[in-house]
Amino acid sequence: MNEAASTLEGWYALHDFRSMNWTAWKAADDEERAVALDELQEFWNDWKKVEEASQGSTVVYTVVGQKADFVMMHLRETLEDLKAVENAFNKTTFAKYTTKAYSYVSVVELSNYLGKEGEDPMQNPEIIARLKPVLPQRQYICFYPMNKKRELNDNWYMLSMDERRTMMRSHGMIGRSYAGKVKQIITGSVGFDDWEWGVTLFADDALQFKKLVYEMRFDEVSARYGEFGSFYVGSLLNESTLEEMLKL
Ligand code: VOV
Repeated sequence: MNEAASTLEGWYALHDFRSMNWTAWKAADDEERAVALDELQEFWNDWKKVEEASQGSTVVYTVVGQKADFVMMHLRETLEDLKAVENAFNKTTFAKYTTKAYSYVSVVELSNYLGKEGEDPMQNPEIIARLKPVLPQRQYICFYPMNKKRELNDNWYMLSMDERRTMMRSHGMIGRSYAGKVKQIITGSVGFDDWEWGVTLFADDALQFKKLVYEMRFDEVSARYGEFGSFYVGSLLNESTLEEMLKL
């Protein structure tokens, strides 16, 4: 039997994609819109408090194209905390001007493919920071879910640990050449959602997503074993850029 990679898990993740119901937003009067925005502001402040208390992290980005209008990415300590933040948003006045577009549930994951022998990873502050990260406020986000293939000739799960480690090393080397340009957060979703991993990338230059993902397509682990879902790309929203987006 082949050996499963051991994994470390950190915060749970919810990518909550919403579309604007522009017809309803435009039909609301100024006061209704102001109430909705005030509540949203309060909600945003609550997220900041969670981050300050190191109990999670949240970022909000637009989504370009018709798949959604914006995404809230939440990291929290438990699935219950994620559900609570999702419910809290749904109860806001602002939520009634939005529709649900897509969601993805996963947990921040690190595998031991490239870990150091004999080291207890949970004693390493760098590892802890990667498992419970403050989400970066880079200008752009790219999210997509993916699987590793389980086909007769190309079955990732039938490979030996050594074969997988060799390929992951090559993957890591490509990734590292984007250090400073692209920050990745890999979340595992086996048993949680429809794909095996969520890939969330952050960059200040959106073209770096294209370059990185393209380069990885030639690397064996992606070329042979990668299967990909829909891609979502957009730019950072803060309270003022969100207001700008909603201004009529
Ligand atoms: C910014 C770039 C970047 C960097 C530095 C990087 C490095 C690394 C390392 C060192 C490791 C292994 C240890 C760990 O940390 O878990 C991984 C792990 C993983 N990766 Fe990665 N990856 C990147 C980027 C990166 C991208 C763009 C993708 C999507 C692939 C593509 O073709 O579109 C990806 C996927 C993954 C996945 C699904 C896993 C888990 C695989 C598993 O079987 O467990 N990843 N990744």
